Amino acid sequence: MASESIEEDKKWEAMLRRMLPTGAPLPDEDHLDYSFAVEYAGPPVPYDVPRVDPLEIACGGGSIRTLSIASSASDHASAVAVPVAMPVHHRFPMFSRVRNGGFNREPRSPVESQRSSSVSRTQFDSRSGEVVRSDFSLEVAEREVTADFSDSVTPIPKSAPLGRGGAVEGKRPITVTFRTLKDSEDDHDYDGYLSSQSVATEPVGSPFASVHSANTSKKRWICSRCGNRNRLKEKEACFVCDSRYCSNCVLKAMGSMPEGRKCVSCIGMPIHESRRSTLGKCSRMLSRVCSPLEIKQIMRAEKECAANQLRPEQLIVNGRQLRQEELAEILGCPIPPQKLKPGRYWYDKDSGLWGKEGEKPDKIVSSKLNIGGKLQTEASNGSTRVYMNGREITKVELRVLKLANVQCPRDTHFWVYDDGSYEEEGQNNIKGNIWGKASTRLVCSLFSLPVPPNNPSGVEENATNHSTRSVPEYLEHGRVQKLLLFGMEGSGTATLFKQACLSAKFLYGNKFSTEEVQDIKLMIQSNMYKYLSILLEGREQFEEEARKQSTSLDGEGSGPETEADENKPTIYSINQRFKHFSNWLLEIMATGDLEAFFPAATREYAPMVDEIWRDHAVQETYKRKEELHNFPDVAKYFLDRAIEISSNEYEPSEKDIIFAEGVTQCNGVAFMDFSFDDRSPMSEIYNNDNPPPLTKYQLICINSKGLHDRCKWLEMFEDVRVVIFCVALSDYDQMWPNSTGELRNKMLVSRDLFKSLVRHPCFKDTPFVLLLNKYDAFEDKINKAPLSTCEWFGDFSPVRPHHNYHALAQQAYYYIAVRFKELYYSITGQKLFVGQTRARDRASVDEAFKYIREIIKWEDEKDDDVYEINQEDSFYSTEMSSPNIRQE
Ligand SMILES: Nc1nc2c(ncn2[C@@H]2O[C@H](COP(=O)(O)OP(=O)(O)OP(=O)(O)O)[C@@H](O)[C@H]2O)c(=O)[nH]1
Repeated sequence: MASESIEEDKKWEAMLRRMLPTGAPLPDEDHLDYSFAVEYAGPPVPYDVPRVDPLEIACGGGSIRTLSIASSASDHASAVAVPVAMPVHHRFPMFSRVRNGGFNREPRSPVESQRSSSVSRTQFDSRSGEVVRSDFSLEVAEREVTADFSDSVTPIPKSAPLGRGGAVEGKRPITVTFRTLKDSEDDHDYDGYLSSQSVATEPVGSPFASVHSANTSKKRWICSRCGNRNRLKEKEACFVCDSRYCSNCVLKAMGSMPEGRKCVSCIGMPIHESRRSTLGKCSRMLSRVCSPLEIKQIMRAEKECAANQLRPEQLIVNGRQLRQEELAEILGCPIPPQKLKPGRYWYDKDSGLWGKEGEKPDKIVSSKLNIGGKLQTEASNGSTRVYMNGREITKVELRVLKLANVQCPRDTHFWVYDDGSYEEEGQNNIKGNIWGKASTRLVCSLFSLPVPPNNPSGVEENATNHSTRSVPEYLEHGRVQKLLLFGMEGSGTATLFKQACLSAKFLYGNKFSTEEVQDIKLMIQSNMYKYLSILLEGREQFEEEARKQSTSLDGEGSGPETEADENKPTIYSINQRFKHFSNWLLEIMATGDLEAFFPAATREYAPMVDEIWRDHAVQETYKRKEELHNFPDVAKYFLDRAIEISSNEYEPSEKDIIFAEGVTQCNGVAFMDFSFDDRSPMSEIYNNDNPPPLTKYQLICINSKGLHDRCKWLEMFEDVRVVIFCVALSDYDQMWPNSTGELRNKMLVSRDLFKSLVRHPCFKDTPFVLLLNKYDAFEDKINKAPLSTCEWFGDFSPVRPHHNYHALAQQAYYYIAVRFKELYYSITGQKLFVGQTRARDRASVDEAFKYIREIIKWEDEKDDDVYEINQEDSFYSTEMSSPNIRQE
C-alpha cells in the first residue's frame, strides 16, 4: 500500500512539473489547488480541454441562468431529452440550505436552520427552486421546463456526476431524470430528489394545481422520496406541493423546517389554502421524529413565518381588495377576525361587526379600522328592510333584536356603536344597549351571532396583550367548536347532555346554579306524581280486565253483572283508604294541570305517595310496567325514595339529576360550554409553564319536543362542527305515534328523523356522529324480542346461534350501525361515525365525547394518510381508535 501511494505521488509531481513554468516551485501539500483556476502554462496538449464559460452574475438581480436540457445525442440512443437542472434562474433563488439543511444530514435544530434560511431569503429575495422536477407527469414537467428555461442551453452529458449539493451551489451540475408516475411507482429505490415546486408556484386553484392534487390524491400513501408504499405508515405532507414523506424521509426532504412542513424546495412559497387550518398543529408522525423542543419551534415557525401568512390580495373587504398596510392593520388590531381565511367579507367599522359577504355577522372585531371599501346595504344579503349602520340586517339578527325588545318596524335605520349602544339614525338619542342583557347575549350565542366581550375594559386590557402577541397565537384562543346533540324523545339525549354537564372533567365554568338545582328538584318531585298516576291508571285498567276475566271464568256473561261482581277484589284492587286520593290524582292528570298542584302539595302527600307505591295492587301493576305507555324505568328509583325526595331538605344528587326526566325540556334547547385539554396524545411536548390553549366546545342539545318548527331552528346551527344524533338501540321493538296518531316502529321514526337531518342543506358539509345509546337495555332485550321485530332489520341473521346474549347484542349492534352507515353513505357519499353509549354511565359518555373530539381533530387534519386510507378502503372500516368506545 505504501509503495503504491509513493508511486502515485510521484506521478502527480511529474504532472505538475510539466504544467508549471520551468523553475517554478512546487506548492506544498496544503496549498495545492486542484481547481480549474490554476492557470495552465505547459506545452500544448494533443486533446480537447474541457471549457466552462464564465458565469454572468447580474448585480443585484442574482441571476445565474442555467438550466439545460441534457442532449442525448452524445451518448444516448434514447430520443427523450433529459432535462438537467443547474443553478440558478432569476425566478428561483439558490438554496444553500439544501446542502446544509436538506439531504443526507442529521436534522439540525430549528434555530440553526432558521438562521440559514433567513440568509437565503435575504440573499436571493425571490421564490425558491433550483431544481425542476416532477414526480407525477413527464409531460407536465417538460412543459414547465420549456416555459421557464427555454434559453438555457448548456449541454451537459448525462454522465455528468450526480451530486445534490453541487447543483445547488453552482459548482457541479445535477442530472435530474424526470419520472413518470409509473416509473416512480415501480421503482422504490430511486433517488427521490424530485420537487413539485413548479406546482406550488402556481396560483391556488389553477388547473395545474388541480392536476397535481388529483395525481397525488391517488397515491398519497406513497412516499415521494423513497417510494415507500406502505399504506399503514403515516406520511407527512408538504404544505405547498403536497408531496408526502414517510418518517424515514421527512427530515431529509424537509430539512429543519424553518417555515414548517414544506419540502426544502418549497420554502418561501405560500402554503396551499386547504392547509391553513392545520398550521401549527403537530401530527403524530412529526411528534415521533422530532424532539419536543424542535416541534415547538417548528410549529411556531410554521404559524408565524411571513411566507405562511395570508396575502392582502386574498382578502376582499366591502368589495375591495386589501392593501398590505390594511392587512397589517386588521391582523395587528386588538381584536382581529379569528382564523381568517381568504375570501370576501363585509366589515362595519362603527359596530365592529364582521361577516362573510352575503351572510349574517360572524364576529365582532376591533372597530374603526380603515380597511376595504364602504359597507354596502346588501353586504349581508338581508331582506328585512331594517338597517344597521347602513346594512340591511338578516332575519336572524332581526329576531334577536326583537327578543332584546328593540323596536324595529320596517324601514328603521339604526346606528349601532361598538359598545352595543344604539340610536335611530338622525335622532341623537341613545335608546339602549343591544347586548346589555344577559338573555340577549345568550340568545345571540344560541343563534350563532357574535357578541362583544363582557367587559369592555377587559377588552382593552387583553387588547394590549393581544397586540403584543403574534396574531396566530392570539387566534388560537377563543375558538369554540359547536356540537349539536339531537335525538328522538326518550332516546337519551337529555341524559347524555346532563352527563356531559356533570362530568367534572368536561366542565368549563358551567355548573348548575342554585336556581337550576331548585328547578331540577321541583321537576323530580312533580315527576313522582306523574309516575304514580300512570301506575294508578294502569291499575284501574288491569283491575277491570281481571274482573272481566274472572267473571268469564265463573260463568257465561262477558262482564260483571251484579254489584257484587263489580266490587269483587282482584290482585289489582287498591286499599280503600287510597281510593279517594287516587281518583283525585287521576282527575288532575286528566286536566293536564299537574303543575298547579304539585310540587306545592308535595310534602303534604308524601306519606300517601309512599304508602300507595308500596301497596300490593300497585306493585302488581308495576310488574306489568312494559304495558304502561310512557312509564320510564327510572320511576322506581324515585318512588322508592318518595319521603326523602318530598322533604324540604332534599338536594338532588348527580345520579338523581342524570335520572331526572325533563330537565332540559323547558324550551327544547339547552346548551353548555366546556373544554378539553388538548395536550394528549403528545402531552410530553408541553411543559406546565406553557400549556396549550384549551379548545372550547359548546354542546347544544335539542330534544324532539323542541323540534316542532325544527327547520327554522336548524338554520341557526349551520356552523356546528359535528351533529351528534342519538338513537336508543332498545327502540327497535317500540311503537311510537306519528303526527296523525298512527303507531309506527320507533326505530323507523328515528331513522326518518335522522334522514331528514342528514338531508338538511345547512348540514351539507357537517360530519355526523351516530350514538347508539341504551346499549345496556338493548342487551337485556335482544334475547327476548328478535331484532327483526323492526322491519328495517328484517334480514338480520346472526352467523351462529347465540346462547350468549352479550355476543348476540354485539352482532346486532354492528348490524344496526352498518344499516345506518349505508343509509348515510347513500345520501352523502360520506362516512358516518358510529359510537355506542350507555348514557347513564358517566365513563361511557366521557368516551363518546373523546371520540367526538378526535373526529373534529381528524376533520381538521383531513389529509392525514391513515385516515384517508380508511376512507378509500372501505366505508365500514375502523375509522377511530378510541379505546373503549365500540364501533365497527
Ligand atoms: N337503560 C338506559 N336508560 C337510559 C339510557 N340513557 C337514557 N336512559 C333513560 O331513558 C329515559 C329517557 O332518557 P332522556 O335522556 O330523558 O331522553 P330524552 O327524551 O332524549 O330527553 P328528555 O325528553 O329531555 O328527558 C330516561 O329515563 C333515562 O334515564 C341508557 O343508556 N340506558
